[in-house]
Amino acid sequence: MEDRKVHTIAVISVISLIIVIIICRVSLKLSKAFFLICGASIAIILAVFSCLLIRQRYNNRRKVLESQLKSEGRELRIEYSFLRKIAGVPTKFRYKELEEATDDFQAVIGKGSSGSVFKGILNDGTSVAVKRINGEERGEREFRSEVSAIASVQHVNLVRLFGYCNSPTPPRYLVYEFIPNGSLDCWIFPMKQTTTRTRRCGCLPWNLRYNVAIDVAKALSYLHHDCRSRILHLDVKPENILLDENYKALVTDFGLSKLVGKDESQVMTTIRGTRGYLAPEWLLERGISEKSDIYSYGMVLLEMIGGRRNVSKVEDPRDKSKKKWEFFPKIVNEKLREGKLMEIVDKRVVESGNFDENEVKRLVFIGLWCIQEKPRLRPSMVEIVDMLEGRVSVEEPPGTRMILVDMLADDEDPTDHNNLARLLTPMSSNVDCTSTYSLGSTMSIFSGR
Ligand SMILES: Nc1ncnc2c1ncn2[C@@H]1O[C@H](COP(=O)(O)OP(=O)(O)OP(=O)(O)O)[C@@H](O)[C@H]1O
Repeated sequence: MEDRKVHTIAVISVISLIIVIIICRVSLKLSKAFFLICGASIAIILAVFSCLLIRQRYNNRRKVLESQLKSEGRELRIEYSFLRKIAGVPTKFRYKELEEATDDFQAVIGKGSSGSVFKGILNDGTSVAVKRINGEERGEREFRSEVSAIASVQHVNLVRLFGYCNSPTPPRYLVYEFIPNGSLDCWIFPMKQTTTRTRRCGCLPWNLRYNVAIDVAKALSYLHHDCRSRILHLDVKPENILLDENYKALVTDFGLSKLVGKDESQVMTTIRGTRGYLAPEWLLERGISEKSDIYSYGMVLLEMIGGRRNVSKVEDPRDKSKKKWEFFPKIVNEKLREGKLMEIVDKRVVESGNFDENEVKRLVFIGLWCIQEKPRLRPSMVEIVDMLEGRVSVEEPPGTRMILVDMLADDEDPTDHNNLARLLTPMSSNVDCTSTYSLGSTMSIFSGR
């Protein structure tokens, strides 16, 4: 385009020069003035030519530089995103990017107590799960430091956190890798007839349940023992264990996790987490440690074996109009003592016939060791991995009082806060605990599911 312009101007200039020379030749003959006009015209045309040539060169050069910069910029961006992926540095996403990735937050894949989770696809085609956190709980700086600490832990059985989107006011967003088979609860608990199926689910066969137990134990063992600072997850439950396309388990949701110095044996923190998985020492405000995660893990093991929730409300056989709490670990304990352990295995697994009685027994033993009321009796995650993989034998666990049963024995409505306070107070005296409960701090035990 530019070339053609220069060409046209040159042609026009030469033609005008010829016309001027002809006119001058006719009117001025070969006088001095004729030669002067000819000279001036040639000089003007040469000047115009030179200007055009210089401009054209300058434009061409600029274009080359621009395209070079563009491709270098693109390469740098690709390089940067590649480096970020290997280094595990969390990306700060713009809200607009997340809005586009999730198609304006259309596809909800799950809901938790702190917000909803949406499926999305990033510009480079990566599938992500975007968690929208509504609460005011954490300040911006705390949120950032937590995100960077979590993003730096890497293990094959931990869900990767790609990044976050932060603003001074909620909601804030966490961007995780998308795990296609959803959470474990959908694969071990039978779905209610009334529940609309928006997520993939089914009955997980025994061998995969056993593998899940190993995967989760390895993830927690890494967090407890192999990170720079010890990380307590503090919300281990089936909803926070995701299954990939090969049913490999990945632990997620570090929203409640706590970083603990290697030399700290116990930490005090406000009660968070989910009913049914909280260790007694947490409920009793005696300080928590990695053994609190082990308690929750044991609870998950028992739920995987039984295919049912540990804490559930069932019809009272004495009065069918009433409902009463049932604590599955207590039933497991009784069946073990009666020598009828296979009766507690998920009926669907039993019907399939594909399960190993020795593995069931081992898993039950480990589960019951994990939920011992005294934290020091619970095994460490390293020991659990060894037991699961058969390197260490597991002894029969001692009976445990299961003080949680005391809490659940009453026919209480867990959403009734007055009843809740009453429910907790006698338990404190039961277990000879001097600490008192503040209703505010115990509320979250009963939030969640
Ligand atoms: N990375 C992910 N890939 C696929 N599905 C996910 C992912 N993260 C979460 N989900 C789905 O979203 C659901 C809700 O997750 P979320 O972490 O918000 O809540 P929760 O763990 O169930 O509850 P809470 O936050 O109260 O502990 C999960 O149970 C799971 O089914």
